[in-house]
Amino acid sequence: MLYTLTLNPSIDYIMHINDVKVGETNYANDENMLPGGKGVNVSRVLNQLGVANKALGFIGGHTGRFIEDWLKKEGADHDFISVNGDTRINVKLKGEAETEINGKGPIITKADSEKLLTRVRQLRSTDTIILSGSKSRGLSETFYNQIIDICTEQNISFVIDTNSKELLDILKEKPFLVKPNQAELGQLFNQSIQSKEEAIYYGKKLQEGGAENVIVSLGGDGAIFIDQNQTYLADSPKGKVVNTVGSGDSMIAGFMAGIEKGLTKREAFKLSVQSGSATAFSKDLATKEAILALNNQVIIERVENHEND
Ligand SMILES: Nc1ncnc2c1ncn2[C@@H]1O[C@H](COP(=O)(O)OP(=O)(O)O)[C@@H](O)[C@H]1O
Ligand SMILES: O=P(O)(O)OC[C@H]1O[C@](O)(COP(=O)(O)O)[C@@H](O)[C@@H]1O
Repeated sequence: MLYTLTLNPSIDYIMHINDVKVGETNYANDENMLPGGKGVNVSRVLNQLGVANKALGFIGGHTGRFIEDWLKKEGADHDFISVNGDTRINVKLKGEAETEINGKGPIITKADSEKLLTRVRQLRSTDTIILSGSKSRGLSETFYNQIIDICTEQNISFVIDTNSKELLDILKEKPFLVKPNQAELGQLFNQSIQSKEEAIYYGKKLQEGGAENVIVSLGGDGAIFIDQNQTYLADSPKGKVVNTVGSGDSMIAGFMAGIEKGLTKREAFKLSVQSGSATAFSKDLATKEAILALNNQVIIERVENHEND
């Protein structure tokens, strides 16, 4: 069974606006409110793809109820820990450029963080947990490490999507998948990554450091997949970009759905790119139909075979 963990979920308040003028009153052309937070997004797309999963994390207040109600309406399973304080609202301004203002979210007490660790201890060695997004206030800096220690002790497979440098240290615990985007990969190595060759070079360092599978997403320029044996490259399908919020999360869902369904890694990577781009072309996260509609538009090219490295 797959689990997702979102320590700091959000309502994503998406406002479409032509031009934001700082210091003035601005009016949106259109707006919508969606459940958000990286693991919540992964869960919703897994659900679209028909893969059983449960969303874990901390949720609070009327904003938290909005997320729970939405997931319930979609039939997405969840088991959040209720906390005091309101789940955050993240404002996404979609204009010529995309500007995001993410909230801080509630402060998590020691008692609630212990409850979550207890919940993770209940997972079994056949389970995989997808750890995504920033940590809430109140949690220790090493909270992900504490969860990963439980995973290691209990032989639970984990995926981690965090843009913090702790990722480099976590690699030795052998995550099943990591998925930095181009900028995040650069930040990990204090580099500005300018080409696919550079992205492959640094992506390989994550694989060599211990990650079983690495996807480096390159926005509209596609994505790279690296494991011990192969490096694959995919271009992004072309389409009208509506809202890229959650594209990266959708990629993780697509890859993990492919693995759960017994696809090859090449096919799972293809489903991952389809899922990311289908979300970029949608107002909300991608539906199954939108993902499958891109089936003929993603070509996977093998750029390296390192079986004999
Ligand atoms: N402009 C775009 N056109 C087509 N697909 C896109 C576009 N932007 C993002 N995507 C899809 O979403 C994936 C993830 O996007 P990216 O911006 O790299 O990740 P993140 O959302 O984590 O920052 C890309 O690999 C691609 O499949
Ligand atoms: O936990 P963080 O890093 O603040 O990110 C939260 C934000 O990331 C998202 O999950 C989107 O992530 P991606 O666009 O990287 O897929 C939003 O739903 C949410 O507002």
